[in-house]
Amino acid sequence: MIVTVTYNPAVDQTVQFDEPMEPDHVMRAESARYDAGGKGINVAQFLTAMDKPCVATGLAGGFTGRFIREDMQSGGVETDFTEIEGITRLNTTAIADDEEFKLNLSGPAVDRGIVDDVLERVRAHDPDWVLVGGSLPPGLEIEDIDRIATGGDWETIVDVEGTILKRLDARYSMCKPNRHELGDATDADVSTLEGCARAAGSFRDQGFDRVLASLGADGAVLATEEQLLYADALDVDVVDTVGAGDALLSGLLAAWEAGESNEAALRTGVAVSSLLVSQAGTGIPSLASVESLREDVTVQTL
Ligand SMILES: Nc1ncnc2c1ncn2[C@@H]1O[C@H](COP(=O)(O)OP(=O)(O)O)[C@@H](O)[C@H]1O
Ligand SMILES: O=P(O)(O)OC[C@H]1O[C@](O)(COP(=O)(O)O)[C@@H](O)[C@@H]1O
Repeated sequence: MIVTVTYNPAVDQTVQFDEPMEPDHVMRAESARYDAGGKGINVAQFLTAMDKPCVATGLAGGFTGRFIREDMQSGGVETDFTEIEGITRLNTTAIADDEEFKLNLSGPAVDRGIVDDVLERVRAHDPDWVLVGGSLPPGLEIEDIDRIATGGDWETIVDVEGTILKRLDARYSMCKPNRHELGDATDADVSTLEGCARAAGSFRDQGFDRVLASLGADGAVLATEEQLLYADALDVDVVDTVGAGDALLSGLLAAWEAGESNEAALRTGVAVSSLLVSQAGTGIPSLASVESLREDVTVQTL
């Protein structure tokens, strides 16, 4: 069973405009959509949609925190959040004339003592896997990620920005940097696929059993002790890419949970992320076509 930890969740607001973004001009949109978001929260929602047992933990507060709890519970996702005094952030994605603008807040300040409560909740669910994902709200430190990884007898996956990844001390089962984060974490040249694959492979030595590097429209690389695999992205009509990395990771974890190979897991991850980028926002895409879509994904050994 997987428990996710999101220290800094968000309500994801997605707004689409029919014109380019312009300064000093009132931009008007017909509607907006609101999704419970944040890396661990997205993964918990996608895994639940794929019938994989999962609980979302982390910090939530205020009216946005209430929205996240209610939205997830109405979608059948098990939650066990620690209540905070501040108001959970609202992150906005504006899509204007095919350009994507991501406006993320730092989040409400929290006291580090609250991590004890999060850890207790994680332990209570006796997970096999724990995913710690997303940014840290003001008040928390990098050690608060390591505390989760060393807090019990489980395997930990981490999805945080590159500058944080390279400062973690604990041992992790996997990390999931995107291209930019992989560059920040390794200081390597990630401008080519070969450079990314090399960087992902060698970053394993920094305390990660596996590295799943997502490369946007260029696909994804999975580096394990035995294999270096590359999967092409699928050619789909992209609406926005927010949540794409979370969808990739969820598909991969769901396939591993089902006992599938690394190749099959990478295929499933790419299929789920392709469905996610084809819709607006970070809501759960219709997953009925994952099975057929994953047959279209090419995986090669590098
Ligand atoms: N423009 C795109 N076209 C097709 N697939 C995409 C595109 N952007 C992302 N994806 C899919 O989503 C996955 C994760 O995307 P990426 O942008 O690297 O993650 P993150 O959201 O963490 O930055 C990719 O590996 C790919 O399968
Ligand atoms: O915690 P951060 O790094 O600000 O990211 C939070 C945002 O990332 C998301 O989890 C999406 O992440 P990905 O695009 O990396 O999959 C959004 O739901 C959320 O608003």
